[in-house]
Amino acid sequence: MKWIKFRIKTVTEAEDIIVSALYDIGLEGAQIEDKLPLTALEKEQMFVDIAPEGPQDDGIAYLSFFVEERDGEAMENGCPVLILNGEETTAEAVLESVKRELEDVRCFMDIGEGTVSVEETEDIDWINNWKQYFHQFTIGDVLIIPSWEEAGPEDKDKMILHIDPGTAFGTGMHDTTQLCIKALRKFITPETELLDVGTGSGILAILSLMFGAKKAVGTDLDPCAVDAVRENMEANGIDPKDFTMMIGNIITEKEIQDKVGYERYDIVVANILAQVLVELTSVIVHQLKKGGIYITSGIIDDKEETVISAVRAAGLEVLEVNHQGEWVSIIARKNHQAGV
Ligand SMILES: C[S@@+](CC[C@H](N)C(=O)[O-])C[C@H]1O[C@@H](n2cnc3c(N)ncnc32)[C@H](O)[C@@H]1O
Repeated sequence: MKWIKFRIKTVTEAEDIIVSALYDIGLEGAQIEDKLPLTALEKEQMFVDIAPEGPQDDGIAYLSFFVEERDGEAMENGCPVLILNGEETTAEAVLESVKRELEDVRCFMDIGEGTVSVEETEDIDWINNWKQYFHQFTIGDVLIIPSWEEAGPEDKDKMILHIDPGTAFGTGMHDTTQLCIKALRKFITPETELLDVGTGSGILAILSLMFGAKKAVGTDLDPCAVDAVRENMEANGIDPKDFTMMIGNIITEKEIQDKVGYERYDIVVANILAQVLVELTSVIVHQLKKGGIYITSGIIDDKEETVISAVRAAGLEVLEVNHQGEWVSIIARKNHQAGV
């Protein structure tokens, strides 16, 4: 399969508006190249504690969009025929539309050069290429299978989780997710009501329901998590009544805290970076029932003591500290006499 790459040279301030304008003509999934440093939110979502120093920002941005070519022999006047949104078009037609959109945007903001280059890319499936790195694997007695693979007859007795990583974090391959899965397997009972803070793909909440939990609530900052969770719930036959999803920041938004509810959860699991866990712990302690279990992960090893201190300061008792690779998971309990 071949692809035509449309690459626009612009300025960083115009990135979002151009991506949105081109979305309207069917160009989705921009590849963005710029020298802007990562924001705190991006670091959280990309799960990096310390980002490497990049080059100085020069304000220039390149936005690339890939459109699939129809079979090689389907040429029109020597030009490749493209498939955009399921319909045939040509590179010239797409280029004209892109230029028109850029000129519209230029009317009300600086878009820099706003030039577009068009090139045929290698014979690579840019949209699906990453899938070659994700294959089925097991964690304990759970077999995790991406949506484009099937279980073999030898797996028929295993618990199987079908997962499409899509745009949200959480394939199960990361050490931090695996630490959580092992802890959930140990603590979940048929009575468990679970809160999954930073649910991402929904993997932890979905697995918890498969392990026998009664109900799950997931929260995330990232709106992409909504579609990812819905698709993964469907793929695993999870009843929507059992898993409620909320978008928002439970640390700072009282409305989310109220919706999630107080002293309601037997288990709260949070696989988020250490600095977020430190802030989260004093909040989440109110959502936990007395006797409830708090499972944290996402802690890089040199932040272990920082999170343990935050957990103890919130009045929780540390039960276990587990390690995998350079990552740490701390499991704690809210004791029955806890005053929080
Ligand atoms: C490392 S991912 C974990 C995904 C999945 N739970 C897993 O274990 O694989 C962390 C997730 O936490 C979300 N997140 C970060 N800060 C948050 C906050 N304050 N409230 C809710 N979600 C948050 C991010 O958007 C991201 O989806």
